[in-house]
Amino acid sequence: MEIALIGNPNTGKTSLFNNLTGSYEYVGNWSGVTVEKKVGVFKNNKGRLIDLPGVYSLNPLSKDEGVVTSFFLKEPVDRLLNILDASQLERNLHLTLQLLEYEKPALIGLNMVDVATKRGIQIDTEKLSQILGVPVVPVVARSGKGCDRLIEVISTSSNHSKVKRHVYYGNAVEDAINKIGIELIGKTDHSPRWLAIQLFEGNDYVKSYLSDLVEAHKLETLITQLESVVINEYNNVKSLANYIYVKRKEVIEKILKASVQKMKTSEPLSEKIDAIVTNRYLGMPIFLLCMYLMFMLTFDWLGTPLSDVLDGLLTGPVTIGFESILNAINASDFIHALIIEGLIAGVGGVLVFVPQIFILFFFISLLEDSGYMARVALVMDRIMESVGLNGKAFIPMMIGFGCNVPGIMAARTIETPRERLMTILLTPLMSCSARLPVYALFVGAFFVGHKALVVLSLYVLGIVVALILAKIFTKTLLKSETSLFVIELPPYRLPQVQSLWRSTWDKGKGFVRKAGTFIFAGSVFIWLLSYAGPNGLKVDMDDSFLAMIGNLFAPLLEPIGFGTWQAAASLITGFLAKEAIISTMNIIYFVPENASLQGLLSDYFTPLAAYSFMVFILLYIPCLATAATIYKETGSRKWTAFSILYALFIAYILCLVIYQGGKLFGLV
Ligand SMILES: Nc1nc2c(ncn2[C@@H]2O[C@H](COP(=O)(O)OP(=O)(O)OP(=O)(O)O)[C@@H](O)[C@H]2O)c(=O)[nH]1
Ligand SMILES: [Mg+2]
Repeated sequence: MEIALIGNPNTGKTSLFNNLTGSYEYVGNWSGVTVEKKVGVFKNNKGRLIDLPGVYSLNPLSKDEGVVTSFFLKEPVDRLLNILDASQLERNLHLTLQLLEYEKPALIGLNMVDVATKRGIQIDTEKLSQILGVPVVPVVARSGKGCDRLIEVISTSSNHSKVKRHVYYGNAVEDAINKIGIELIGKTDHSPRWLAIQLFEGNDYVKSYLSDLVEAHKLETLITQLESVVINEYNNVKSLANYIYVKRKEVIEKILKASVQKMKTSEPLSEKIDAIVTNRYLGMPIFLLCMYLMFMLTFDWLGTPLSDVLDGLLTGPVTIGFESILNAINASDFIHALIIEGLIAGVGGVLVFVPQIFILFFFISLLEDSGYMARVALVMDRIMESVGLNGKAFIPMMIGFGCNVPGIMAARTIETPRERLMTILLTPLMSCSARLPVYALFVGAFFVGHKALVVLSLYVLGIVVALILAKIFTKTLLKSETSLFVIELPPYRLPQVQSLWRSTWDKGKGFVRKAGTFIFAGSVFIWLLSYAGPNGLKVDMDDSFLAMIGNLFAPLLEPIGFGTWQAAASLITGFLAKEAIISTMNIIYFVPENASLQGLLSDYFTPLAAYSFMVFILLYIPCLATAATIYKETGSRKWTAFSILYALFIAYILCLVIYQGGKLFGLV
């Protein structure tokens, strides 16, 4: 048994999917969280459940919506599970009617009944089920309420559809549907009625599907004639697609009248909050203040003290413990150095930042789940528009603060290819969590009194550079008009502790896992390079292979403030993963016991050079995983190479300005 979850964006499909399959896919309170198909197995092992991106209709506008239409056309599925947001039935039912026209067995999960009840909306599910001719099960996907019943209905209801026509589109359209039906006899497994109606709505995917089965000009003539008939007949109808929409709307109104009772209407608190946080003048300062608080918590109040505790454990008991084990088993010098100076320094040096990373992820999850993120997109819209993008492009960028990879994936929800490409190219400039350890180390060493402010300045710099580049790209490489900005403002939702923790953990575990695998292997390799040189093993580090490689690039970095082989070598490993920068530095600047890396850094960097170094790390190159994602999403080697090269160029120029300019102004 295979069941597909379909519904409008942000109606809780993925929440339900997670609940029914026990998986943990990305959930968030805005439209367009899920951007690709995900398959899971029901907890009772009775079949597979497929999660899809949310769509308002089967006529796709953007790439993630296209996933759903292709799915409908290409992949046979036994049954559809249509998820409706009970508090937004009127809008949700447009899709439901299209799904019922698809004439596959379907059932409805009426989600968010908790929200609906709170807003005084009462739905007679029996009645609704009776009218629509399919089972309707009320659920609360977030808490799992009603899920058992849903499973029960899924396994007991029949796998055969009872075709029930809900919308009668009028004689002219119905005739045309029949004509197409005759053409399609024996040629397709899909419902001809569904194909015809989708075609009339202007669905390009269906059009190209049909073009293999029916002569294109026949369809064209049919549509043109039909369109003129309906426009002539109804004077408030603008197009055939619009006519179909209107007809569905009439039916929906009837359905609602028979099955829904509404007590209250508006939701004043949400509007009051919006009036403040999206205010023309206050919106931006509020957003910056939120970020500032986040960094205060990460670097001053909570994160750093916790990291210090971890660091103490690592350089103290953990190292001592390993030392005594190594001594007890009479380990060779090589093994001893590999474990203490390579692995503990390299992997431990990254793990120390776990508390800070988790605090950051907690904040990002809060941003995502509360509904504030969509508001920030709205606040940014005015600026984004002036550089040829729109506010929606800011959502992938904000997700990029956690990790650039999902950020770039999130750009699939952007409708126009040009803006999507631009967002993909610019998202790597957002400071991801892997860059955070570098900041933590350097602000701790050089900017003790202003840690949060300095880090905030880096994040803002990333955004500003992205905006300036967007403007430049719009004027040169990617010319065209900005598209219309349409964004859903989701209702504010008080995030649940449990789901917040799960999404924080889900993001954070990647960091921990990477430390245990990639950074582990990397640390061994880097350490070997630092341990061996042309003259054999156990060389002075300045004569190691690592120093040789670093020295190749060091002169280039001299003008921007950090022309040492150590900095160069760290930057090279940073292309593999940004966390590797920290582990490399820990290995290179290995300091036994009491002395700290932070203290040592001041021998190699001035504060100005340190700032320049952080800016370089912020901008210089997308990491390997990000570059691979850019390639996957753009399908173009040229743009992938471009994304790497332009970033290097911009980083260098900007650091040159910062370092040389700073020196001119007498900064050190
Ligand atoms: N109050 C309430 N909130 C819910 C319920 N189900 C989901 N949510 C919240 O609704 C938001 C959207 O949930 P998702 O599961 O990501 O929705 P989706 O339909 O997969 O969204 P897209 O992937 O964007 O189409 C999240 O903030 C959930 O925590 C529910 O039954 N009640
Ligand atoms: Mg989803």
